[in-house]
Amino acid sequence: MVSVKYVDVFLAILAHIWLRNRQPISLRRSIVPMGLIPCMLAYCSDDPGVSVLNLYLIFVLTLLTSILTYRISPFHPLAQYPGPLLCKISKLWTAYIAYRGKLHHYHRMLHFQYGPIVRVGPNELSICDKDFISHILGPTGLPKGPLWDGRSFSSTTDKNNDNKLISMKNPVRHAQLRKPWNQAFKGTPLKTYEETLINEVNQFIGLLENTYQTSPDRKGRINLTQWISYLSFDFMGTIAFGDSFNLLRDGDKDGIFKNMENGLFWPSILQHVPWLTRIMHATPFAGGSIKQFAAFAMQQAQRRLAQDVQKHDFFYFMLNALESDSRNDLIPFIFNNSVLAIVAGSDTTATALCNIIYYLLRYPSYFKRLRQEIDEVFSFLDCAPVNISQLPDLKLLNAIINETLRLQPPLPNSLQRASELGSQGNMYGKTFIPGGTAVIIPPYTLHRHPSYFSPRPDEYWPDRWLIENDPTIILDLGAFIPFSYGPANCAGKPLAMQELRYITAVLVRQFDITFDPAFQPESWEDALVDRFVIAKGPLPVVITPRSS
Ligand code: HEM
Repeated sequence: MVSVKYVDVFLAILAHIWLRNRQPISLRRSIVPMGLIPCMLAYCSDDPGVSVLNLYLIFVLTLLTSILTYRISPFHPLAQYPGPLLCKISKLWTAYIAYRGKLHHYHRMLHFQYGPIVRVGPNELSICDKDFISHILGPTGLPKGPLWDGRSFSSTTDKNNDNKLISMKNPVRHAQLRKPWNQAFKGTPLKTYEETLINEVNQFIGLLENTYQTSPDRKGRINLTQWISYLSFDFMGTIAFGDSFNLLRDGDKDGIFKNMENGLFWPSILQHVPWLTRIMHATPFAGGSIKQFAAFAMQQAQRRLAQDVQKHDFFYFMLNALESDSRNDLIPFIFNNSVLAIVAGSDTTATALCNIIYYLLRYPSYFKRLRQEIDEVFSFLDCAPVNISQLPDLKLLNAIINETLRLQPPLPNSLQRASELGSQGNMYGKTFIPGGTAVIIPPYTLHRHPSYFSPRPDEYWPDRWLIENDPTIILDLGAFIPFSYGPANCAGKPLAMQELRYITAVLVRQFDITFDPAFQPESWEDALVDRFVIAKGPLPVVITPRSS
């Protein structure tokens, strides 16, 4: 009779084949049933020399050996692609690098070493070649990849998953969910948000002036990171829920902002190993911050629903754009979209704004030139108001924003897509990408690649966007993707650009700003870490109202 140990080994190999073909992330449907196999074998066996522990050890070791051998074997579909051994073996390695917050630097280094296509995970490629951008992210590209399973703030069984734009893999459903977003961020709606933006920025300016007035030495010392984060969070609150979160006024007294930032920490790591996210969801005390943030967002959604439907905020336009048969279940719809608007729209914009100001202070000649450009259009002496609709015409302002988004894209690395598991795969020119492979397009690496941005791709040089007809300058707009590309690109880009232009123009026009003398500017870039959105260190500055 065949020993039960051999049966155990055989079943472990079968379990690997099953896992490989399905890649399940649900605990209930994968780890738990597999965990029962050794138990059942021990129960059925009458061999006294075999214990459950024995069978568990054999099962787990065989399973791991089978997985690892296959991943580094020449039979793996990605075997032809170069990459470090640890990446080929397990995404746990990537999760570890992500934990340190510099995955975008690591991937850039891998592209230097291995070329434009690198195997960065057992089933994942990173492609730093602009010709692939439209193939992967474009209208006929691939659906969203497995990272989104791990970024989710709720369990896979959540019945709302079918309403979530950000993690929607089905392209047809994604297009349906995306439609109201596209309507809510163009033309008349966008114009309507201008008033909200102006009011929020006026409050911000008032607070800065007040800090200056009340400082004993007439030097307004502030941590710009915190204030700009509060400003953009308050603004998104007003846009999404019709009322500001009042962080600028009251500070983060209820810990909302802190909960959102802390809540993104684990998803930014576990997104690389989505099955671990399920363990986190199943653990009662884990993910507390994000659960509190979600509860807060739900409260706000309910409050907004109880209010005047005619209030012209984001929801007014979203609801108007919504097909009538989708209106049955408004709370989940509002909840999903408002959480998304806040998470996707506040920290990204704050990161870009902080970086814009940081570079302007590091390179004061650009600060001076920008102020000149703004003054020429909106006379400071005559107190002419900054007109938002004229800002897209300010060439240097736009060059400064682009150069900042080039060097420090707020989503630096993980634009991920993947074809369905078991699908045929795709041929792009001479490159074959097997079905089920996740593909990352890395903006940070593309934006600093000398084939696309040259000379001095690592240097801050906004003039590269202004100089025309100079054959020595390469500026390849096809490789510039801070807002991604294609049908799942940034839905809020028009609003974000409006915010970046207006807040930068107003700050530069109204205030003299310098780094706090105690601050080491070189430390700023080191402190930027990728936590799905970029987490930032303090940016201590001294501000003085210009008129004084
Ligand atoms: C400087 C500011 C911003 C940057 C750099 C940025 C960047 C991005 C990027 C790169 C993506 C695409 C991710 C992918 O392709 O997988 C994205 C998606 C998205 N962004 Fe933004 N974003 C910004 C601001 C905003 C704002 C203000 C909003 C709106 C309130 C917003 C809403 C969204 C939404 C809803 C998506 C998901 C789109 C979809 O799946 O169809 N973003 N953003």
